[in-house]
Amino acid sequence: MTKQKVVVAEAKSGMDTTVVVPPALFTAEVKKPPLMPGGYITVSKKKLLQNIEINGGARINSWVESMRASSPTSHRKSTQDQTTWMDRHPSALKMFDEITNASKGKQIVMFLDYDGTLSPIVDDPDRAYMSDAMRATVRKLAGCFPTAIVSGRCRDKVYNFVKLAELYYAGSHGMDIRGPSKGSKYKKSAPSVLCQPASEYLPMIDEVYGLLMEKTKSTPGAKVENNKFCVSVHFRCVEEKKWSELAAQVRSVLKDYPKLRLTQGRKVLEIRPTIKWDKGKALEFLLESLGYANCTDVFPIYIGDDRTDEDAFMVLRERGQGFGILVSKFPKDTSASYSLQEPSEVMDFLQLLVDWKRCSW
Ligand SMILES: O=P(O)(O)OC[C@H]1O[C@H](O[C@H]2O[C@H](CO)[C@@H](O)[C@H](O)[C@H]2O)[C@H](O)[C@@H](O)[C@@H]1O
Repeated sequence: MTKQKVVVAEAKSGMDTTVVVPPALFTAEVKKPPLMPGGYITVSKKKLLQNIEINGGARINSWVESMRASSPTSHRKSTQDQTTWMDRHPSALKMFDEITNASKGKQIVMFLDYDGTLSPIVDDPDRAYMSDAMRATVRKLAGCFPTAIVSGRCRDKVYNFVKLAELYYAGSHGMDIRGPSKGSKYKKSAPSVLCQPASEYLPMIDEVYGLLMEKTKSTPGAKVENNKFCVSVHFRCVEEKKWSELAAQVRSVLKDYPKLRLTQGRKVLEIRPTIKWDKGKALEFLLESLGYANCTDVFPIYIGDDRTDEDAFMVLRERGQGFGILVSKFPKDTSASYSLQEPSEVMDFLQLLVDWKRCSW
């Protein structure tokens, strides 16, 4: 297989690192978009590991290495690293005035990831509830700005957690987009499916879901979730010594499906179509649907905690509009400009936005 040399910026040291990657791994184009306030570009080797090669040369070891990279112990950094990272990605709460000043005269559009952003991460994906207080805050937010939930989960499932009909929902990592089903200031017509770019993959995803359920049932703690246009294989509750076994099981299924690719989130392997569609594309699609495709006076804010949210952060940098906020307690490579530590801080930030908007009416 032909190898390709890519020079990427190393976030921690500021030095350039040369990484040799097979083209199959390198599905994301590495670009350096303009700098945003408070941020800097941090595309690294880890970004490249986001897409894990299914066929060809990648060994199970590299899968497990990537699985470990999403484990909290690997985020432990020195206080110095933490301080440097916070200088580069300051708290969106502390920088609230700077953020709202930058948005003056522009239409804010809100994009919110679900797991780890609106709801705390828990062991059981079926019990990842958001609090009533968070729901009330998001409801008020949607009364002030067009608001979309962008999730890796199946759209119906994320809707059942959020339960707010006035929002846009982009499920399956943006591959299933639907407008508000009830009175939103921004959309009054009947609900409609706006975009399902991977519909032809439905039978294949169902088939792979069944095979993965069967194959992984011998691994204690593994959980397979059907997210309609993609499948999640959770390893949060799998003992680390069993991770390579699980990786081998997943690979043994996926090797027969060249039209599917594997990405990774927080203790989860995500299987999805190879189409060039992700949360970044969903963000662009939604801006277009809202009539802001070529506007200079739009200010999108995307809040997310996961590697899959990086596609959306990157789109904002490339557009030079709005900014991304990464939800994380630990320094992580990111294209987001600002940070928030956890969902409770997300709620505080959203409430500040609501109060600010109401004061300016
Ligand atoms: O894009 P998101 O809304 O963040 O969805 C990404 C995945 O989220 C869920 O898994 C994550 O949250 C679970 C509940 O807290 C946690 O147990 C798991 O370890 C996390 O990866 C969801 O279950 C997945 O299907 C989504 O792909």
